[in-house]
Amino acid sequence: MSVNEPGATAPGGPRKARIDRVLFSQEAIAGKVRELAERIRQDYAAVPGANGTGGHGAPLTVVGILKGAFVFTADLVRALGALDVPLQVDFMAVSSYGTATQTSGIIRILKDLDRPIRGQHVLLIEDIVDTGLTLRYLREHLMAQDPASLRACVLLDKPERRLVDVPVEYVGFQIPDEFVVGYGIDYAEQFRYLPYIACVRLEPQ
Ligand SMILES: O=P(O)(O)OC[C@H]1O[C@H](OP(=O)(O)OP(=O)(O)O)[C@H](O)[C@@H]1O
Ligand code: HPA
Repeated sequence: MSVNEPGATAPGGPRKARIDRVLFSQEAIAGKVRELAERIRQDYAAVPGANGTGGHGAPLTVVGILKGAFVFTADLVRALGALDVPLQVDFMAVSSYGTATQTSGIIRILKDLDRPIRGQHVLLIEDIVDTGLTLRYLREHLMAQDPASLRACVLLDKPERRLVDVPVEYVGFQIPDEFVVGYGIDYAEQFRYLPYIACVRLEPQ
């Protein structure tokens, strides 16, 4: 697969799509979010200042990546809060897929961070790592701002499609090479509102 192969967008607009099958139910996602939050709590408990015990180090800053990770970020920060992990939240918005199912390979920053992250422990929250191009770009962009540490937490990992090697410290689920939607994730801006994660089937053009 190349990044520039034709996407699924017809000249007249995106193809019609319908839900094919549910991959992860609302309950399965909620369980995974709690599991990830517990792992993150344990790991950051060892990090001075990021553990809420009055250490003198830097606080934890969660950076949610819009739009796809808006639901996951909202759920994960509340799960961390329930475990008494103090944190701040910021967002970036980036886009590379447009209305296609293949990445354009060009990552555009639509919104950057509101506050500097220099010296902070940063946890980047993404919905999905597919080719890895977006996450690699984001890691480089954030590391250039000199945080105390940077880790990534990604709900879905599609390893078969990876084009670049990029570290992901926390992965929710590994998924097969299928286009997925729901729980914040879209196809051509549709289906973000679904409480579950599903595969879509595109109608023939
Ligand atoms: O690993 P990659 O192949 O780079 O794909 C992953 C990226 O693709 C999606 O973003 P998209 O460009 O669709 O924007 P969105 O989050 O606003 O839906 C998703 O939210 C990730 O950011
Ligand atoms: O499977 C996907 N669904 C929606 N957006 C995506 N961006 C990369 N992979 C996907």
